[in-house]
Amino acid sequence: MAADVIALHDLVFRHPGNHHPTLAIPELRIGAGQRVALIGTSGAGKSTLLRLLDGRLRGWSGSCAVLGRPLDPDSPPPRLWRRSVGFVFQEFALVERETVRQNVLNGRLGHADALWSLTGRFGAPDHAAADRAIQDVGLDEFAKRRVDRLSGGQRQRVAIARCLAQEPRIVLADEPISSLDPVTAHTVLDLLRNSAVDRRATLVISSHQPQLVAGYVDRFIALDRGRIVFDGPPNAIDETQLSGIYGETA
Ligand SMILES: Nc1ncnc2c1ncn2[C@@H]1O[C@H](COP(=O)(O)OP(=O)(O)OP(=O)(O)O)[C@@H](O)[C@H]1O
Repeated sequence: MAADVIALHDLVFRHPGNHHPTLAIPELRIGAGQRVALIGTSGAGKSTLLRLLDGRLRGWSGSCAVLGRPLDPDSPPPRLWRRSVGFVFQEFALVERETVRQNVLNGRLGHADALWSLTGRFGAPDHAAADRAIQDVGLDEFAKRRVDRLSGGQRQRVAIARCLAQEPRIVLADEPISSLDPVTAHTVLDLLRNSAVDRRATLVISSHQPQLVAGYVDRFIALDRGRIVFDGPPNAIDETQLSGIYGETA
C-alpha cells in the first residue's frame, strides 16, 4: 500500500469566537498518488481543511503531518516543504497584468536559486518546467498573452500550470470548477487528473458537484460541519447518503 502523504489525528480547529469546531477529524490518512474529492455543502469546512494541508491554518490542535513533516499549529512551514505542496486557488490568484508565461514562472519562486535573487531572472530549469506546464494545459499559443485578456476557463488553466510548474508532490485545488461551464469543467478536471497521474502527485480537490468530479477521483471524503460523514470510493456513495449531505440539492 502507498505510504501516507497526509496523516491527521485528533484534529480540531475552531474559528476564533465560534462555539462549534470548523474541523473535527479524529483520523484521516491519504496515500501517495491518491486522487481525492472533498465534497459537502457550503460551509462544511472543505476550504479550511485545504488551508490546513497547505500549511496556512494556525491555531488548531491535534496532529497533522503532510509529506512526512508534522506541521506546527503556531508557525508556517519552511520554504523547502512549501514548494512540494501546490495550491490552485478558487479565484485563480493570478497577476492580471502579467503574461501567462510570467504567471506560470511565478510558480517557480520556491525553486529559484541565487541567480533569481541577484538578477530577478529565472534559470533554465525554471523555464523548462514552465514551458512543460504551459504545454500540458494546452496554452502554448497564449503564452505571451496577458492574463486579463483570457476567459475564465483559460485563467483556471494558467492557475493549474503555475501550480504544476512548481513540481509539487501534492496538488490541492479549492473549487477548481465552481465558476466554469460543464464542458470546461470536464476539461479542467481531466487536466488535473492527468497531470497528477503523469507526475505521480497526490490530488485533493474540493467541490460542490460530486456527480461531476466522480469520474476523476478514486475517493470521496464528505464533510458536514467539519466532520467526515463519508469516506470511500465514489461508486460506494448512494443517493440517500448524497441527499443527507446535500439536502434537496443533491
Ligand atoms: N474567517 C472566518 N471566521 C469565522 N468563521 C469562518 C471564517 N472562515 C470560514 N468560517 C466558517 O467556517 C466554516 C467552514 O468554512 P469553509 O470555507 O471551510 O467551508 P467550505 O466547505 O469550503 O464552503 P464553500 O464550499 O462555500 O467554500 C463555515 O461555517 C464558515 O462560515
